[in-house]
Amino acid sequence: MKNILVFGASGQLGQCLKKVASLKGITSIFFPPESEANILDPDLLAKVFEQYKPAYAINCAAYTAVDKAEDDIELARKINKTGAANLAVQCKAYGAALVQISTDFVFAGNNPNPLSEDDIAEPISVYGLTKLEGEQDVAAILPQHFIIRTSWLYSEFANNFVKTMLKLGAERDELKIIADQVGTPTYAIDLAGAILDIITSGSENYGIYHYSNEGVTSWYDFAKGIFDVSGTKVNVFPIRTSEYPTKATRPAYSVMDKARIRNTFGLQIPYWRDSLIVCINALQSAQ
Ligand SMILES: NC(=O)C1=CN([C@@H]2O[C@H](COP(=O)(O)OP(=O)(O)OC[C@H]3O[C@@H](n4cnc5c(N)ncnc54)[C@H](OP(=O)(O)O)[C@@H]3O)[C@@H](O)[C@H]2O)C=CC1
Ligand SMILES: Cc1cn([C@H]2C[C@H](O)[C@@H](COP(=O)(O)OP(=O)(O)O[C@H]3O[C@@H](C)C(=O)[C@@H](O)[C@H]3O)O2)c(=O)[nH]c1=O
Repeated sequence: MKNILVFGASGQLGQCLKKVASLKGITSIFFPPESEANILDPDLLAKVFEQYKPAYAINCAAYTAVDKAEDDIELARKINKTGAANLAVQCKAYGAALVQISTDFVFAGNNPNPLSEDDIAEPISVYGLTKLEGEQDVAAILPQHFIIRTSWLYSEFANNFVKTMLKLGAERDELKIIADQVGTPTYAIDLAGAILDIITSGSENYGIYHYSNEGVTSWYDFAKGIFDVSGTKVNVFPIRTSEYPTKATRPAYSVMDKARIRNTFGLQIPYWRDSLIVCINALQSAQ
């Protein structure tokens, strides 16, 4: 098996890749820390590519603080665009393919139809814009790319909506959650499995792909699901986006059509609530 190099290894998806690679018995995968693999430092990147000579790089490194990015456009753009471009340049030099992770937030979300890879991306936030710029740079530099857009990632690792809800649910009697933003949660363990399956298949079907869990929900229904499955007693009230002001605007509808990734790689994608149960079991058995 050829070497795989993961960037952003200490983040949520990076940690999921580590767990899933170990479960699948993949040993030729490496997770250098940011001090040895900062995607903003081309010299450091050249060193780490020279050391591992990977056939694949997976870019999980990103600026993911959606509201903060509105006031921090320079750093968000550096990490999400320039960092991705730096990796593409190294991949080109070493003949490696790049798996670049992107987001449903590249879409405006004003059309209530499942989004295909060919739909026009018109981001409405700095985070979404800089992620789209990263996609475009990667595609322009390196034909051997898998750009995988995903949405609403959660897992037992790092910070995410599920962990926030479990924390708030334990602290408060009632919560108000937006019910008019619709999308699909993605268990980052499932995404990690899909990425590794694509790589180990040796497929050269490069391009843009959409991956989330199956089904459709709102943040409100997702929160209700989290409390149901975890047995948390808390009153949850649905609210409109206008009742929960945030610095960044989020897409109202960002359900993605996953036919391309399913058909190209023969993936079986779990339903979002089934994966939520797996994640909550993992969180509860770790307590
Ligand atoms: N989280 C979500 O809901 C979604 C995420 N995505 C995308 O999925 C991918 C993975 O996200 P996720 O794992 O959740 O994000 P995290 O924020 O958990 O992880 C991102 C990691 O990147 C690291 N990082 C930041 N800057 C650099 C750098 N210059 N060099 C190397 N590493 C760096 C961060 O380190 P530090 O913490 O030290 O800054 C962090 O560990 C990202 O591309 C994201 O845009 C897509 C849809 C939904
Ligand atoms: C905590 C909280 C959030 N919300 C809403 C705000 C927001 O619309 C929604 C989710 O909030 P969060 O801030 O957790 O999630 P957010 O950071 O917007 O999540 C996004 O992250 C980036 C990185 C992505 O790429 C996206 O796919 C998406 O996962 O829930 C409430 O309505 N009530 C609450 O008490």
